Amino acid sequence: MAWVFLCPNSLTRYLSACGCGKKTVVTMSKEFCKGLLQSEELYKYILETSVYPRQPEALKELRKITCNHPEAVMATAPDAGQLMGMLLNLVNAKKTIEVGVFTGYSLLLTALTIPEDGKVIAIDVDRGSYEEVGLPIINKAGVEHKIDFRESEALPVLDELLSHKANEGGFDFAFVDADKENYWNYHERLMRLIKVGGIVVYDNTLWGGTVAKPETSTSEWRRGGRKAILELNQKLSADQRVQISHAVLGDGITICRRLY
Ligand SMILES: C[S@@+](CC[C@H](N)C(=O)[O-])C[C@H]1O[C@@H](n2cnc3c(N)ncnc32)[C@H](O)[C@@H]1O
Repeated sequence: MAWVFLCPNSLTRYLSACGCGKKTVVTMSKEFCKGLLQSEELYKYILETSVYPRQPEALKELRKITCNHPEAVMATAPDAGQLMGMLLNLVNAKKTIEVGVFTGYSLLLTALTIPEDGKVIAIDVDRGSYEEVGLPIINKAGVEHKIDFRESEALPVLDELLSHKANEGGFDFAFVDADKENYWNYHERLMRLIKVGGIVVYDNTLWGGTVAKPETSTSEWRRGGRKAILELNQKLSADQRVQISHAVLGDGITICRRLY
């Protein structure tokens, strides 16, 4: 989940539909209007100078339609998506995993980036937004054949994949953008599914900047996610299996490269 500058309609409302199942409408604080940067203008500058001009048409269309969705703010931020595309290319990703699809911004980006015979296993507990919003655009872009969508809780799907020995180290890349409380559980499984040298990216690892603020100054509805992200960040920092980079893009992403 990340605030996306493109959606002025969503400016005054922020939905905590971050994957926990609760959908609480709250007033969005100013910090979300500019990502995590110093100013709104600076974020706008980055998007308009470096991101939008290079964004594929299909992604632009999906972003535009997603803006009308009441939970539009959940879509992966375009600047974070741009880096994700580069990482996919850098590891020549062919087989990938996506945890948390929503309307499919990061999924479409992945499907557009991997080769014709590539495959992304995309997992979401609810296929509604994907089917209604994302799928028609994905079909139009001609990349649906690369997507293996699984409507399910993510943990059982990852465990099922791990029940086949051939899947161990069988994936090049994973993107995790779902229920924060399970990120570490996903990490433990992905450390077996992703090959050595492969990459796992976690979204929302700065959690609206609340990770560096006292709990008391964090809105109640964000506290559970904050706690989970704080724990995750500590564990990733100590995890010798991965090289990490904590990047200030979107709502914060942590890039992990499996070392052994
Ligand atoms: C922040 S959105 C994903 C946004 C997406 N990456 C994009 O670019 O549009 C989180 C998604 O995770 C899904 N989700 C939440 N908990 C989940 C779980 N335990 N297993 C699988 N999917 C889950 C939600 O249904 C929601 O669609």
